[in-house]
Amino acid sequence: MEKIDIVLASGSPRRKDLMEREGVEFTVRVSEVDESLEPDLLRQPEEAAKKLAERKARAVLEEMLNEAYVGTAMVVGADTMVVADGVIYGKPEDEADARRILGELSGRAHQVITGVSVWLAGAPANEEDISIAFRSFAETSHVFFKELDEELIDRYIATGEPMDKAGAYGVQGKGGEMLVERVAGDFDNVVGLPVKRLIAEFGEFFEAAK
Ligand SMILES: Cc1cn([C@H]2C[C@H](O)[C@@H](COP(=O)(O)OP(=O)(O)OP(=O)(O)O)O2)c(=O)[nH]c1=O
Repeated sequence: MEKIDIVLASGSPRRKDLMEREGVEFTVRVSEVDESLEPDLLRQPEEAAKKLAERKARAVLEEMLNEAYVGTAMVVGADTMVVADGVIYGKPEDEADARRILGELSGRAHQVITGVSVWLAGAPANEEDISIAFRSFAETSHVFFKELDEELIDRYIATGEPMDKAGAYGVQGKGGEMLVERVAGDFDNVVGLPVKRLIAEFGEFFEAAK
């Protein structure tokens, strides 16, 4: 197989760390996408997570092809969402929103769903022969929260952790243990990327990137 250029279509430092930890060689490229969801997708979180991951990867691939990229590329997009009783929680809008979300997650179990979308493109020098294929999957983990009182929520918000994270918390970061009782399923998936499954499903491409 030809050498493959792996591109992580994500601005998340956590996803970058997870890929690096597995020894993958890749570059990062981020493109703005519309993260709003059609009403029917709001009721299907796995589909929604896959859809947003697809948008992210596709937007980056399109930019590359517009810049006349030549080669074989694998573009990986991901989107992580927290879901409790069918309600999707994204990133908090502000501290008050973070306080509300953490209050709602207190003492309960929720799902963390990461949609992953992998786009493969073969772009030879003759640009008429570009081939594109993609495949997406969603991985679900379960997170059990402790009972959180207001004082603890305030202390947690003061760590600054919630603002850039789905569900207003980071299981891995400072203070994650203040909130989380246990995780069932893939821990990396909660952090933002089920990297072992990604590599297992696309092993030959990761090999070809070396
Ligand atoms: C639940 C949870 C989420 N997160 C993070 C993972 C993601 O970075 C973020 C969810 O937002 P996403 O929209 O999935 O990703 P992002 O905006 O950070 O990056 P990009 O769109 O460029 O790919 O929340 C944690 O770090 N720890 C956690 O425990």
